[in-house]
Amino acid sequence: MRHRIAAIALIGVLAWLLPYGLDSYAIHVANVILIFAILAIGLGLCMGVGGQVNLAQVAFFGVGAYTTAILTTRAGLGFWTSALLAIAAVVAIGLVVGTPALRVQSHYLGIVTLGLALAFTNWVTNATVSGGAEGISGIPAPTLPGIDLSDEYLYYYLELVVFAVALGFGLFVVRTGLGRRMRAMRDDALAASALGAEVPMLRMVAFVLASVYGGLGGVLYAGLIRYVAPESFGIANMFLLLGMVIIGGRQSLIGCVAGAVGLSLVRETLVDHPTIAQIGYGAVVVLVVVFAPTGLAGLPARLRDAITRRRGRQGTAAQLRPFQPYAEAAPAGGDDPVLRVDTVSMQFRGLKALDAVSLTVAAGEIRGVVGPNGSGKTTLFNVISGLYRPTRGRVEFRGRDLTGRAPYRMGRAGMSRTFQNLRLFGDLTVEENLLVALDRSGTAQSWRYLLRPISVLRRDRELHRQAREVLDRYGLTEFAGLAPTALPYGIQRRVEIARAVATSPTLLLLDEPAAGLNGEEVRQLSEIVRSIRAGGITVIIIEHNMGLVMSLCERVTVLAGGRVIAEGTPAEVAASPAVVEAYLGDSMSVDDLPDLSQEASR
Ligand SMILES: Nc1ncnc2c1ncn2[C@@H]1O[C@H](COP(=O)(O)OP(=O)(O)OP(=O)(O)O)[C@@H](O)[C@H]1O
Repeated sequence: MRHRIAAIALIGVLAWLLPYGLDSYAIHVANVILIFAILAIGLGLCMGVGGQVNLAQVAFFGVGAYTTAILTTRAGLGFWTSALLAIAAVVAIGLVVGTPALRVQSHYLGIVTLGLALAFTNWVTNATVSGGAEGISGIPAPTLPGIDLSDEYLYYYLELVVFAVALGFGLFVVRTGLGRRMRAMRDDALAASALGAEVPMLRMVAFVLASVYGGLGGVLYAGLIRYVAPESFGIANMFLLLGMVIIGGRQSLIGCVAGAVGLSLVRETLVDHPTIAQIGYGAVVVLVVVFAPTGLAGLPARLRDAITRRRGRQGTAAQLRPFQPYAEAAPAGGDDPVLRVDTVSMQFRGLKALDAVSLTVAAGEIRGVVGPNGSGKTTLFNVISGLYRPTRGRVEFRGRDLTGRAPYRMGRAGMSRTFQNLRLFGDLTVEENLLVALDRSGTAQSWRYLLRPISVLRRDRELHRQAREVLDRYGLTEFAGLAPTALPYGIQRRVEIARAVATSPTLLLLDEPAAGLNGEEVRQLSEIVRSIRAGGITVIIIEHNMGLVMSLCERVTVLAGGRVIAEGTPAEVAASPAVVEAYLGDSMSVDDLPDLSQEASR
């Protein structure tokens, strides 16, 4: 920490002293670089941190610059008033550009945002108010009492302060709850949503952040150059900006800044050879995407990961500790059923995956859901947790009809789940995976980042304390700082359960939690699930491991061909002719049958 503060102080002093060593042309270049660095941070937040492809950053830049130009020259407003209105305008545009992200993602989103950026350049080239192709000149220099900001040396200090605040704020977002949820969304939107992260809102936040940084860059640009024209906000600059972020490292804001500085300097060097420069940027971007997808800033982390993985293969020093049981608590939800699934059907084109399935789960129960492969068990979980809207029927959770609500709403209502094929956030550490689950603050509370940063920091410290408790309880403390994907499968399964329980749910859905576990791990799993229930959480568990189901569950629901064919105690279900027949029809599971009756009679 002390080293870090010393390094930041040193960089600050060097940046402050920089103008003393620069001639008037070089200081102009430095001023332009700072603007590009601010734009790159915004793009990094949206694309790198939030995973939202945004090819409209240059349009945000343009809206900021043009609004300032129009308001100062045409409406006669002061520079700072115009600047504030420009930021407001660009946030409004950010919300518009972000709206398609609610429906489309990845390259489709790229095409839509690029289309909107092109529409912007088209408009400014043709509109009278924006001065057409000639643009707008005569923008007044901003004024500050006693400081002549038309002097580029002094303007540098204005930009430096704005840049430092912008970078500091960006890092603050990335390293606390909001940024963690954005990174989780980038990694796996579905898993983030199941943990209660409001994905649609987070996508909008990503675009609003990008637009604010774009707007700031635009305002500073208008004040620096005092002339705006369409070509500054065109496609060539968008790709330059994209190159900066990709080469520097889109997931690291410092990387984005380094990319902006590096590529701007290269551009200056190659200013007389624009064609070579364009081909060069393209080639470098392709090379980086192929060989170092996390950019230059990501290289140290990749190296560290590779070493950890290697050590993991040879056996890391980190050890799994025993699980510490929860204190007993009355089941949340009272006497009423926690979950009521009422005649739910789910049709996929010609296939009826669920056919009028009904089940009621009482508070404090551990319910087993079994059935041959393809009988609809996971589909049932997907319907209950809001991933699918059922074709027919109702899902009532704690007395409220929540049929077809978005997964994050289910998550926030008190439902949590694990996935058959593990969906841990691979780019987050084990501790960060837990922190995403522990953080129940709504995205609508993001204004706190601006107005109450100290309370955000305090809350984050409290979340870290809770995360350490969860790590300790699940015996995972020594894995806290590791990437979950580097861990043995059994430990990953335990992390996923710890993460699901960290949301403090009323109902926990476990989808084949014993898959891939060895005998001892299954025994530990059984102990953990029992303790979770004793701690007051109702559990529904899908399992193929009949031993586990029979020993753990009070009641079992059996599905076959999307229908409930039996329900009752393990002994009743095992004795049901319909169940025997269903399992005989499933060649994979015939061997389970002797097991089934033996386990049930224990
Ligand atoms: N999104 C989807 N689109 C089309 N068909 C689907 C979809 N999801 C599931 N299905 C189909 O629905 C049926 C039930 O699948 P589901 O995954 O729910 O079964 P399961 O009982 O969980 O099986 P397993 O034990 O193998 O995990 C299968 O035939 C499957 O192919």
